[in-house]
Amino acid sequence: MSLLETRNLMKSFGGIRATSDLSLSVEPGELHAIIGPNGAGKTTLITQLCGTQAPDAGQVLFKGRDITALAPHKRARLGITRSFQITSLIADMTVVENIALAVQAREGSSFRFFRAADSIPATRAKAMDLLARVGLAEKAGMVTSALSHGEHRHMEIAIALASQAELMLLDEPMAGLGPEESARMVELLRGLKGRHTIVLIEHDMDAVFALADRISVLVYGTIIATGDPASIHANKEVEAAYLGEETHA
Ligand SMILES: Nc1ncnc2c1ncn2[C@@H]1O[C@H](COP(=O)(O)OP(=O)(O)OP(=O)(O)O)[C@@H](O)[C@H]1O
Repeated sequence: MSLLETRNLMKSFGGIRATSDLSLSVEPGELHAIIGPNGAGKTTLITQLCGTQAPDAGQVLFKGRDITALAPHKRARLGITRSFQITSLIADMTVVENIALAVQAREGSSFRFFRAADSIPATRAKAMDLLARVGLAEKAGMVTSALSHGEHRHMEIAIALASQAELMLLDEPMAGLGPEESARMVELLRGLKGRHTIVLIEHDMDAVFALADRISVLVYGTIIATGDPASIHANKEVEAAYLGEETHA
């Protein structure tokens, strides 16, 4: 059974069809990239997967269960986490405090709210483990605002990992990163592959082709092709969709 499935999703804004009869399946453990020209409907799709926007028609299924009408926080509880478009970092807290808060949120220990999250040894230890996984252990004690944009993005991954999500929806993790920071993010995501199911929305084609098990190409709200990187690379319809965009760039 697919971990996530959409069936004939439809979403319009006025006269614009942002999602048009979109059917997609994401298999357990795969890194499935969604690519497409600007305005193709990638973000609109993600919002319907995480529940912040409701489709006009169609269904979203998670492990075979229809979650189309489920609120975002309930989807999060089922194991669906979205990262990046909405930042959840608190700038004047230390790096480890931010991650410890996410660990604490996952463990539902809100009764400890008035105690600093990282003062609880088990929580702090988990937060430190997560920081080590994203390569930020040495920055644990620094104030978050002192870190670079790329490091903030690594922190976002640590927060997504803290939620122990079964399905991570990553919305443009490379946006705004320089070449070196992008390369580090690619390595980090490569390390997560197989252990987590990931839906990756990304404009950086080098990153997409380096990481994806499968790629779905979205054009005018609908998927025109799904396949492994080699088959997408060789697909004439996909090339035509991107050539159109490059001429405008
Ligand atoms: N809230 C909204 N109101 C009106 N139109 C919208 C809204 N959200 C998206 N759209 C339109 O729907 C279409 C798809 O937008 P969406 O942001 O999902 O595309 P995208 O593939 O994520 O684009 P980009 O790559 O530029 O981020 C676009 O034409 C956009 O203008």
